[in-house]
Amino acid sequence: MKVWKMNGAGNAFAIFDARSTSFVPSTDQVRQIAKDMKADQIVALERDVARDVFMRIWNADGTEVSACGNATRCVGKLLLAETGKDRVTIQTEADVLKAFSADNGLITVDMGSPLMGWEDIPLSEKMDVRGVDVKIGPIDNPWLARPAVVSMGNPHAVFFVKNVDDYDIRALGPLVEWHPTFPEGVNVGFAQVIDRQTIRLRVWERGAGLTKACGTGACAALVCAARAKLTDRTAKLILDGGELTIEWRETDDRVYMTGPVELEFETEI
Ligand SMILES: N[C@@H](CCC[C@H](N)C(=O)O)C(=O)O
Repeated sequence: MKVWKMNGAGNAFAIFDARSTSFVPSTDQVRQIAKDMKADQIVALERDVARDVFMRIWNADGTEVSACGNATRCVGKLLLAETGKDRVTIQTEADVLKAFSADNGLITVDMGSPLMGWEDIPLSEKMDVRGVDVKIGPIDNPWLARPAVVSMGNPHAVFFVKNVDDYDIRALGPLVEWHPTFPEGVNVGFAQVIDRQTIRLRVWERGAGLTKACGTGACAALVCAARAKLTDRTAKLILDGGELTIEWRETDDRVYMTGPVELEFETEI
């Protein structure tokens, strides 16, 4: 079986080609692979009758998840090269995603439409998704009281803060990740709006911790920022591992993510 070690803007993946050999790792095996290969997520490519591939995703803690934006761009890069097509379709548990090449070797993925209903995220009860009540950290810090929430096929909470570097994300992230407001847990973004076209973002990922980049997290931050009229509908997201351009298109409500992808090495097991 072929295995690729790749990253998308620093978000690290071990991708297993399970199209002709079955790959059904146990939770412990996923954890071990993630540790050995220094991966934030493990991905299996499986055959799909209608799409170019079915993509199964596990977080480093062994939990299976339905969406991963940066891994979708990595898989897109592999399949575009392999098939010679202009665009490829990737089936995930959450949606059918399309990937295509952009300028300068970058890869774009159409991530579909954001879901805004409280049941879609999901939240434990009906709340205003523009600012849910979580109150972590010192109570007099208004920045940590009400994150905006959205689903990009997976749940995201985004705190808009004055300066991202003022926050200890390794300490705060876990407090929100399994807060009772989020029955399925949540990915936790800390976003600093620099100007209407630029956001600095760090993400504590559910099941993976602080990563160098989170694709769905970047989409979520842009959608929440544009929904609150803090930014335009297209912005550059500056993450620890690189930059992503996110466009939330007005015409079709879909979110397009463009950014770098790197093949670190490939091997066979
Ligand atoms: N790295 C990802 C997101 C992976 C899944 C996430 N941790 C979750 O539990 O939903 C991305 O690039 O989107």
